[in-house]
Amino acid sequence: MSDEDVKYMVVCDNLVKIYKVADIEVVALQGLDLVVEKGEFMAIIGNSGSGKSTLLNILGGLDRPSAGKVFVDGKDLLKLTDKQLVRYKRETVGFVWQNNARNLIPYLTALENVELPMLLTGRARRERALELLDMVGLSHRKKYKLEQLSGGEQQRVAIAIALANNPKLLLADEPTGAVDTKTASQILDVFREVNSALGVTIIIVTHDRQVARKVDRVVAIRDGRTSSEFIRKKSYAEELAELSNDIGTVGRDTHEELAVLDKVGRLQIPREYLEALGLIGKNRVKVELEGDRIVIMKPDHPASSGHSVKG
Ligand SMILES: Nc1ncnc2c1ncn2[C@@H]1O[C@H](COP(=O)(O)OP(=O)(O)OP(=O)(O)O)[C@@H](O)[C@H]1O
Repeated sequence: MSDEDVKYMVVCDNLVKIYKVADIEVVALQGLDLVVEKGEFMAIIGNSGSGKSTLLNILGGLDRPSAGKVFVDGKDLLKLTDKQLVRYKRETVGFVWQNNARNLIPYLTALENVELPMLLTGRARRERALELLDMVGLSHRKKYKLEQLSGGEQQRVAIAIALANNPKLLLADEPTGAVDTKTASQILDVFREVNSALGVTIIIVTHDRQVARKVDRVVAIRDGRTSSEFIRKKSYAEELAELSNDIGTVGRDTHEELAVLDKVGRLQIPREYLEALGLIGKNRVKVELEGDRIVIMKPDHPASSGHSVKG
């Protein structure tokens, strides 16, 4: 274990997950690298099938990787025994799912649902459960059951439940997938609030690029690898001063897009750029160093004046 593995909340290095179905192998993650700082509030985006849920399941200890390295809060997930993994799931991570039937037990009240995970660890329950419901703005709904709560309220309760055991890492799978834009915005505000109040690291997985504006960093996954990152240019507080309540889309105005360069110097060039230069389907490009730029051109380009990537 290196210092880096302990310093960060998440370190994935060349992570590979292969599913075997009958005789066919599906490579869901193919050498994914990811580092998440402690206390970060970030999102992972990618199209359907890009490997988002696979990554989330591995980080949550629900699935084991096939190869590579994955550390969460200094724990080497490949080395945990089944018993240690059960403890890891109970104490280190919390989950918020898109499907609320997976988050909440229908015949219990909101308060009882939040108390339930604490039963297992035997901690003082009532007071903390009330505190958490208050934090997500739902004290007034503590006696309501699942069917009496709106979709947005159910998600808030789900956040409180996920926080019940004081996890270091909160994982959310499409938490705004089933609600309208305004409710989605409010749910993301709750995540931000718990991130700053409790310092819990939050990773939201989504295919919704609209989520991006509310988080500080977005990592895009393509074909089981990280492809690019969007990093907030201004602080969220500065932006709030300028923004309406609309969550908008991730854009060049709020986030800077960076392509990911892996350890051996490989770069994933955004598909739009490849399309613009007619490079889709080509397996070679011309690469030249031009002052402080690396210029990428069609193989048959006559001059060194193609589209460029800052070096
Ligand atoms: N249990 C499994 N058995 C076989 N193949 C699987 C399994 N789970 C995922 N896959 C495959 O792995 C790849 C990545 O799937 P994954 O669910 O991680 O993608 P995703 O980005 O979360 O997609 P979505 O947004 O649609 O949920 C897909 O090709 C998928 O078919």
